[in-house]
Amino acid sequence: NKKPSEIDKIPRASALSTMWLMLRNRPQDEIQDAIRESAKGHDIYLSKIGPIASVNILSAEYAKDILTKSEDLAPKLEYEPGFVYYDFFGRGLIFSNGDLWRTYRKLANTAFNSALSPEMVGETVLELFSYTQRNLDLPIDIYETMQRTTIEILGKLAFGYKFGYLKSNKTPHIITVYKFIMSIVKSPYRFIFPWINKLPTANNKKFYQSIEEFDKFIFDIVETKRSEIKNKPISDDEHVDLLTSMLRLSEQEKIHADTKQLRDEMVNFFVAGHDTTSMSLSTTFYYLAKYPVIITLNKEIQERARAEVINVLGNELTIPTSEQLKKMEYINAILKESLRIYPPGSVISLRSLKEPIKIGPYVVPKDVLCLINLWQIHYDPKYWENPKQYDPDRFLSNEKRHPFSWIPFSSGPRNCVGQNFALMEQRVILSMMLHKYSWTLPKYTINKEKLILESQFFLKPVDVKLIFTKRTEK
Ligand code: HEM
Repeated sequence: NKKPSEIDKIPRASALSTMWLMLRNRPQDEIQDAIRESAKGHDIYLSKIGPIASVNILSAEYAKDILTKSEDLAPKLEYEPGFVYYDFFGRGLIFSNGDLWRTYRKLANTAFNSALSPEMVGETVLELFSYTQRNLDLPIDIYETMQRTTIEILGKLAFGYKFGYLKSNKTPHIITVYKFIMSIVKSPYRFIFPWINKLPTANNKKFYQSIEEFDKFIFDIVETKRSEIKNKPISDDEHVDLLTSMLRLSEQEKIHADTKQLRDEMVNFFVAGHDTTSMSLSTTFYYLAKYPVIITLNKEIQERARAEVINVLGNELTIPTSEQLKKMEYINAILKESLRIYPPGSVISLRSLKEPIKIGPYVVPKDVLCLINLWQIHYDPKYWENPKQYDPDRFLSNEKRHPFSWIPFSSGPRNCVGQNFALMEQRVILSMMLHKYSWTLPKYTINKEKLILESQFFLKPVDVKLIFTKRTEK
């Protein structure tokens, strides 16, 4: 109750309309419009959602003030057992702090450097071709399709495991288990009313049983890898999965990497790595379908992108090399624009300040929670002309912008550890699909004007169907 005086200077905003829209499952853009309105022109405000009061940051300048602070000054809010985030993510990279975070972040940074290459992603795209071929000329759910693809890639990247998710239209049992867990973890109700998790309901029982089953699946993989690496010599140019790298590195550096901690890291990679990439790829496929060839306002995006790919790869489709990917400037601009218009994690996790921090003219006192809203930064007309328009060309101009005006991967010491991999992965998938197929929106679609999104802060599109056809050579 005893509030330090600095906090009284920070503008206040009611979160009631935001909460009301979230509970009514309204689309995320409506929720974000309500946030902007309740902020009444301020780029910082104090509000309360459920049990959590926080200072909300809506501008690049203020985001920089927090994100560039050392990880110990503005650490992540750590959730306790009984909160779904802790119960599934544990103390993996996303929510850990201090020495534990530093140790595993260092291992992960090095592991990503030797992680699997465009070749592995390309091989999965060949499986995606077979999947697309089976569903050719039919409306397919692009988010579902990208989930299949990115989960398959994540399995190989994180722990060298093939789910076979693109091999048929069925869902492997362990993925059904995982999806059920995530439906609970991502529910806004669980965040706003965390006591729900403690109720003896059938859903809660199924949730904890499912975690146990998923854990067993990962524990088995960790133990198998442990024994595998003992017998395998290391070669320098080898691309290996993250788990193998982390096990080897921890041995070299005499770090005791226990199985539970490695399980937490694998779950964190898995969760952080595929919903995000599925979302940004879905955005890209959607906009390329929306703007296929119409030559108005420079919007012939799909044809222009395809021409660039064919120019770089030639007429025979091969898996692009890193060198070839670097030459695809327009593809890169498209992917950046998709990440701007729909940043998959539209707000990033709460920071709990260990010292007072100056944010613009305000001093945010110690122990206050801060939340950075990437969506608002990405839509701010201060940095982006006509922000609601999808326009990849804005990334090809030399226009100077605030360095924190585009931060879909966050920034500073707690930025996304998978950023380079995610960008490479999307370039490979998009370029190979452009080479092989064309795609359009079906005649009747709820997404005609814009992508309809679910209400959750981790963006997810609703029922976005596209029709793929084999590309005809010109
Ligand atoms: C388009 C794809 C991706 C986007 C937009 C994205 C975005 C982000 C963002 C915004 C953060 C900061 C979260 C926060 O502070 O709350 C983050 C952190 C993280 N991301 Fe990603 N990510 C993507 C892909 C990946 C991939 C492919 C992986 C791993 C395979 C990954 C693993 C992680 C991890 C482990 C963290 C926590 C890092 C730390 O705190 O040290 N991400 N990501």
